[in-house]
Amino acid sequence: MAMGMRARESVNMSEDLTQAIAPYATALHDASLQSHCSSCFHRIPAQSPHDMSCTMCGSVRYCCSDCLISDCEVHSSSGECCFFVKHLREASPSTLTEETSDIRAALRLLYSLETRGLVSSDSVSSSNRIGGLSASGIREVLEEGGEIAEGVLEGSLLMLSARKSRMKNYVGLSNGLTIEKVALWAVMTNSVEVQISEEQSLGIAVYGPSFSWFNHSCCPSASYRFVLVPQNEGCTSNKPESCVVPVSKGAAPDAWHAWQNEEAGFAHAQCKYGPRVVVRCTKPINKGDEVFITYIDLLQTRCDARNLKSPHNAVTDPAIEDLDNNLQQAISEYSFLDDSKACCDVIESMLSENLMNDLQQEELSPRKYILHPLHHISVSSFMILASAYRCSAFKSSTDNLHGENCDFIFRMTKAAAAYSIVLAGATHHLFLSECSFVTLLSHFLLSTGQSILDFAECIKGETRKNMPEAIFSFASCSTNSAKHDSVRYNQFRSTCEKFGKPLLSLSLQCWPFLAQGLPCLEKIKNPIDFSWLGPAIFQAFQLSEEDSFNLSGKHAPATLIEQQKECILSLAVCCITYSKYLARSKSFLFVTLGRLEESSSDWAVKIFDLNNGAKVYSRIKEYYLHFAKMADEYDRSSYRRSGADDEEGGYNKTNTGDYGRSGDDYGRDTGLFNESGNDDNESGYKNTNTDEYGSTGSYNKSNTDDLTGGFNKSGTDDYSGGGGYNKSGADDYSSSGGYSKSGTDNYSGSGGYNKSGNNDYSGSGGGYNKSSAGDYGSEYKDSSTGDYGRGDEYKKSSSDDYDGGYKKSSSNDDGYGGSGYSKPSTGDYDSGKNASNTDGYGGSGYNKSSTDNSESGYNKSGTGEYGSGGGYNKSSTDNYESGYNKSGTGDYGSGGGYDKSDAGDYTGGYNKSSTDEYATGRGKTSSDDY
Ligand SMILES: C[S@@+](CC[C@H](N)C(=O)[O-])C[C@H]1O[C@@H](n2cnc3c(N)ncnc32)[C@H](O)[C@@H]1O
Repeated sequence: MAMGMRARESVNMSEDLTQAIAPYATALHDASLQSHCSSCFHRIPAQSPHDMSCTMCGSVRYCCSDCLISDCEVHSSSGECCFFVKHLREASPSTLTEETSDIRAALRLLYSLETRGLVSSDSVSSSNRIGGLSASGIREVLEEGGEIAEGVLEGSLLMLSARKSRMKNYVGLSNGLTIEKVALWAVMTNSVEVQISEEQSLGIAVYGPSFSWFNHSCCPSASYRFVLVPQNEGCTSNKPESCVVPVSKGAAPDAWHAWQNEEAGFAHAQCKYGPRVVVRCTKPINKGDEVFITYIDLLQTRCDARNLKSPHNAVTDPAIEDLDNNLQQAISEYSFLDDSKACCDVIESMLSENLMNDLQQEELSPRKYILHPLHHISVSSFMILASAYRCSAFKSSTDNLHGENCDFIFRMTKAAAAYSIVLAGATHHLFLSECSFVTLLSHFLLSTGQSILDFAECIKGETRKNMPEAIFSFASCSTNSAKHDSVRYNQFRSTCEKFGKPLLSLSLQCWPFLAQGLPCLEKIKNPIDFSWLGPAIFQAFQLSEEDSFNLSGKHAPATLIEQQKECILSLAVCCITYSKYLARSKSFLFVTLGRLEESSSDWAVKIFDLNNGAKVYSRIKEYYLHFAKMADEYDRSSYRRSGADDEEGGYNKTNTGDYGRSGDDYGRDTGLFNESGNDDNESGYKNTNTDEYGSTGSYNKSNTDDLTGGFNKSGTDDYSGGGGYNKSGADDYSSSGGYSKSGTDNYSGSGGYNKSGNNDYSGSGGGYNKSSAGDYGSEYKDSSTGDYGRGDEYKKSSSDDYDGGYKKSSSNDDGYGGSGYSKPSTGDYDSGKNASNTDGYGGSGYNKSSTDNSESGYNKSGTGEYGSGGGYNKSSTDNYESGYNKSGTGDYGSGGGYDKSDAGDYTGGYNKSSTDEYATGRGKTSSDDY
């Protein structure tokens, strides 16, 4: 029996599908326990007058007495407090370094379910669920043995010992399972990394069915974000009720019981302050369609290897895996040595040997496999290079405050800008065929804009501090997210194409100059339009004659002529405006918008005065106005929701006219529609009086309702009983609007869930397992396609940020604008393969999760020796004011990737975050039944 979620009404892109959902249980990562509140997840200010901690264990802290009061019962009664005391007292030094958030979340989950009467041994044994959450695959994992099984066994014993003193009765299950093992496994397969803003993942959270029943797809139709209460209450979703309803294959009374319990708001009551999650669609979704989120890094799923003998086929090959492993190893070694330039050299030499130059020529070569620039190894190399070059420039500029090293800095910032452009171009290319890449694109565009501005600054040869700058604001680009919640998809796409054109032509003009001297990039003929790779690659744009001329490489301007300076700045403006447009129109409300709105509500772009400032300024401003107008036109043609908006067209609702609830959208999708009460006229669906979405639980409908295309009930369906949406085993949702599979998913064939492409859910651990290349079964192999194998390691949270790389914490301005390849501490690809924050790399650099075993590849030492703040540390004297700024406290420490030594720290290096969700497994096992 498998659960999923589907839309109960048609929705346009960028609408919240759920309310802000409260968690069943949360646990901060070990690394955040001292810096953040264990109840609300807010950072505890350095000298907080309200700071308090648990007097028994001293391991958890709270920001205020409300938080302490609301959390103390679960902390102590779940056994977490006891766990800390025992663990710290009895554990061996090596076990102490293991991340404990999974175990603590499982303790809290069990307590929370037990107090609500949602745990019974019978139901857990028979349904492989606990509290409605899937725990499928646990038996197989334990039978197979190996590291994951060991982790579950050891963790459950620690849980048992922590709970013993408080347990009323011991709950044993059949086949040697215990309730602790099941709870721990449920955490491993259902929890998500909580990432707020640009910070590293703070911890994990397990949500009830209303979130945990969303399945995974590589072409997801929704993403999710986290909101903290109470400070961020204003950011929570205004959605009055959920737009999604569960769908199940097979009856599951206990699952429905859990669903009803959650609907009744018990989770909200119990977890008063924990991080809420809101699911938002990223594409238009039809009524009845299943809604998918992604648990994994989308870049890894798209950017495949190419078989030259058969250009249309993606391949995985041992040679490709070796290359990936070597690359990751180089990254970690050089990160360790704090030598970003050496790291760049090694990666570039490996990459340029293997990067495709020209498909036609390569076809003639004896070599069979080659990386094209969109291969995920290439893409991750670009991310690392963009970031490491920036870091190198930054380091050099701070080490040489008097500008002795101008030439070096010039080359470093130029390379950083060039790699950023190709990264933005690659993501843009992917975005054109799959709009789920929108978040990544927005982030990479922003990073690119920032890198180019760094370079522009360097061209001028002065530090930012002393530079006259012109600031103009994007006032007309309002960032009122509510206004943009509902957008016309086609218009959105067409505006994106409009942005694509100047992006292409400006990049082409700058490209020969920027790529010059960089062998890998010289091979890339066009960093935005990859049609030069051959017909298999989607042709995105029509080139003008001028662009074609540039592309032909017939003229390669070696010197930076005035026109190019202007072009470079215009490109920065284009990237930043485009980024802003994407962020706003998608109302991400997380990483990107947060970053753009960082210091003021009116976001400003700094344009630097070049040789003939006034002229350049006015040209750039022209560009700006052009781009802003483009975005604005789009705004005007979007829907308007209230009388206040009427000056700009759209559909106006008058004071006297009653078009339904004040919050109704007008013109969403069809342009002019009225929505009253609970009717939805958009697709002809009428909600009759007798329809009932939720008083007794899930989806109840009357006999006479016809939900054409949506939830059609068959003769054998039974909506009665527990009030949920129960369907009998015989129902088939596959054809007419029921349980619809996504394009790439294949539920047919042998009856189960068949993976598409190179994704493999069938591995040992119930996680999201990648194909051949990565097998975590017995040892950790970091391969090209990524391995989500055991069900809980490769996690990242929804606001993942690939932008820059070597990254510092959000409060600082390091010139990466808080970007960088951010990902949370347990799943960290910072500079390649990452281990969890228990590995001693501080959550950065080369991190692996606690269960990873790197025996065959890169082995980390016992306690790790990268210090607290991650890999690449900067020295204490660095001053990043002119670019990479560190915070006053100089603390990038806890989770950082490419950190500089002493006080400087780029916290989190190559971090990734919430849109990419490796969500603690969230994988499916071979035993899952679809
Ligand atoms: C967070 S749960 C999602 C809800 C789950 N289907 C259920 O029945 O509760 C994660 C588990 O769902 C399954 N799953 C998620 N996405 C899937 C997909 N696209 N196809 C098949 N199984 C999937 C896997 O078993 C995975 O471990």
